[in-house]
Amino acid sequence: MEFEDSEGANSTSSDVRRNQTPETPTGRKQRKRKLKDPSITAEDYELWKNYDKWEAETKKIVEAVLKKLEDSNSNKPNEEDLLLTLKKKMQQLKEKCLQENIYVGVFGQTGAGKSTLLNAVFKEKSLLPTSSSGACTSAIIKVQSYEGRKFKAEIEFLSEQNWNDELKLLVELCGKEDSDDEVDDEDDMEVETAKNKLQTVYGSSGPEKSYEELVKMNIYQNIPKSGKKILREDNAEELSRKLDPYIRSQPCQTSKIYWPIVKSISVYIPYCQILPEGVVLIDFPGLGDSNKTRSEMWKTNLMNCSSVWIVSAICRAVNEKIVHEIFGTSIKSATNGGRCHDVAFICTKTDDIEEQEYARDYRLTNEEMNLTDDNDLLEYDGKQKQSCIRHRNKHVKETMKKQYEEKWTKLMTKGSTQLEFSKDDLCVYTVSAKQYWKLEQKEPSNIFAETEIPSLRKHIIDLYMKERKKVLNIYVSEVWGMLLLLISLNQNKQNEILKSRFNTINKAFQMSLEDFNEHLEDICRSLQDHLKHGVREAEKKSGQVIQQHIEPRGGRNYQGFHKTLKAICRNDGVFNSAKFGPIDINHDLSKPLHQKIDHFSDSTLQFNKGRRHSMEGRFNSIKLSLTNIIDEPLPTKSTAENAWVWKCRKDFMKTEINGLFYDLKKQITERKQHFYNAPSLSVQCSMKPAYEEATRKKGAGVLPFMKKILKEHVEEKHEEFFKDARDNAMEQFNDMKEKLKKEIHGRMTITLELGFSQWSGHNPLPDFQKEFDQITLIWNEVKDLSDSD
Ligand SMILES: Nc1nc2c(ncn2[C@@H]2O[C@H](COP(=O)(O)OP(=O)(O)OP(=O)(O)O)[C@@H](O)[C@H]2O)c(=O)[nH]1
Repeated sequence: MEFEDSEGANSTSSDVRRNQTPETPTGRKQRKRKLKDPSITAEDYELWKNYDKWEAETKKIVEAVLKKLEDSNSNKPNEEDLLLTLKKKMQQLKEKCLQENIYVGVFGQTGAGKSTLLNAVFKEKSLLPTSSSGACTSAIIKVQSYEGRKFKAEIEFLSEQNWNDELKLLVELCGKEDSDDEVDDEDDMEVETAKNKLQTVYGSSGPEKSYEELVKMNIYQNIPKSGKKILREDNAEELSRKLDPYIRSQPCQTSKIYWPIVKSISVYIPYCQILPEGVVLIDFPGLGDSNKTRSEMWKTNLMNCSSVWIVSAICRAVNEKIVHEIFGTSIKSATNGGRCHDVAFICTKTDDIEEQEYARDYRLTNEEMNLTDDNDLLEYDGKQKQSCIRHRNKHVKETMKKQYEEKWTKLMTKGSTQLEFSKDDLCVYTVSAKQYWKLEQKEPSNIFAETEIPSLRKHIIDLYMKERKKVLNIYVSEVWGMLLLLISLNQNKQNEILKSRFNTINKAFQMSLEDFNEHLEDICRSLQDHLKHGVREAEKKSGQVIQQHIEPRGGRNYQGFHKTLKAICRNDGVFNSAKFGPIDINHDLSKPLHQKIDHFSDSTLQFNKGRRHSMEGRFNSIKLSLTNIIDEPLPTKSTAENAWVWKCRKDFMKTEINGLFYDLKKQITERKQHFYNAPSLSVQCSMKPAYEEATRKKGAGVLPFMKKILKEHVEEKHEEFFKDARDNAMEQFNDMKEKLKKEIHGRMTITLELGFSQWSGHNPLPDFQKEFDQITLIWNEVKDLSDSD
């Protein structure tokens, strides 16, 4: 196998933020967006343009203010310190990233139509390779628009070490040495997948070679040193053709194929008139994968998804097991520190229908199908098909909505889970990519009635607009608050209000801090209690859990099981099996701890419900008590000028407090993941010696040996390793707690310092009136939008 030269040595990661897209040279005027998609309403489009405009103008104001501050000097120590703090604040505002990527995860069984769907959503018929022949997407593919000129793909390869680790597993799966049973490898999906990978990378004789022989073939000699390859093409078809060997697992392809050693692929669409830059759709492979890195990527990428799309062909959607499984996983991700806020069920291939059969099954009369004897035969057939499609779309939509709403309610009433999204955030869409492309050319105005591809775009746009509005509101308010402070600084000499209010507000600030710290300590103790119970339960259940994993699945005598177990051990307890789906011994052993963390988190770390004891409730009450103190009426004797200065300071402090709590929420969401993952990572670490020992076992009768090793390890060590798991989770939580304390203390201290600062006036401060007037105009517009919600 040979590889083409790479030009990726200096390439940026696929997760690059929009502000830093490599093909957007700094200083170059950004191309104007020309959105032509009718699924975006004129109001949305207008709003979107305004968001861009307000964001750019606010950043410009920040830069101008920073420049003025940098040009100012003072040799008086108190002025110098204040100037430094002001510059630091403005610098932070300048650097603040306002458009973090929004990820939409697209899941579904192989062949469900995910790639075809993404092509239709992006209105690029031939972008992602699709297949009718059973070949499937093997790596995670991220698709997004960007401001470059060409269609681009960044292909990231697995590291050589990572591939060699997987290679050992693949060789073992194909090997004969452990085959003391009569299993026919042809029937074993695990072995089939392994053989396919080895043949793809090392040729047809690959599966017969030893690990050492395969390593000697040194396939990495031709892989770019950067581990990345970039493709750039003028059109989507050409890019797709070149991408194909990196994406698809197609057993009898003749050209060079690279997919087994590809870690992930990012595809960039230029001049995209459909979706905004920064919205990333992720096509998750539909098949199991034995590669550890790719499995981990699967998990982390899912955690980052704001929206999850579960795709299945309409004829199977209602009963498909995988749809239920992915729904369960998305909910788990949403609660376990993930960001998922809505789930959409997408039923594809709605055009694929046997209309006569369908009409018979559902006893549809001609009247119901709007058919008359006058219709000629052709029109009759077409109308019948269309009526049946519409009938099925409606029926499946209603059934699925009901089914998943019930599932959702069950989860809620069981009290085991509190979700960040509500029942209304579960949507069902019925789509036909085939129909979409047909109508797109001939009758674009009919697209809306026949397929919900445009509604899916609207779904994304809504998500995007909601996020931008939130971020922009906080940002503009913070800049406005800073300018209020700056224009009031020159006029506060001898301001008796500042002097008199400082003590009261400082006291309130300090009390809030103490309250919050106490609350954090309380919830820390509560987590400790929860985990204590979790450890006890985990200890009790550990024997049963390991037994379930080491016995052939479902009690059936599955003869090839020793290979699956070997694969699980070689992957440290985690294996995405082609036959059984995802297996995670570590998570299952530590499940009681995870459940306790869930329970704890439901009552303390949720943000969508302002219950008094939740984090949101706490934040709201601190904000309210501080705002009330800040807003307390002034003594009547204050001069108009002093009252004006005080009003500026009050608004400054309030915007700062708002911004602080917004950032804290974001930080908690990000850090939550670490302590959520801690128990299973810790158990994995404790189980590692057993996995390694089991992996080393070879030869006849290997299965009983492996089982014995795993079972005995759990029996002997379970007390120790669940306590370690508890300690690790606590350590992660304490780390989050200390960082939160530090952040809230640091930022509130600066807010107070600035809110009551005095410019002694030895040197003049620059005039910021122009910038203040500019930001006030923007703030009024942004504020109006939020107020109208
Ligand atoms: N009739 C019809 N066929 C479709 C539609 N969408 C997809 N298909 C076909 O379904 C097959 C599989 O589609 P893909 O998009 O490759 O499926 P996938 O889910 O990406 O599959 P993996 O790559 O294996 O994960 C292809 O033959 C598509 O042409 C549709 O709306 N109507």
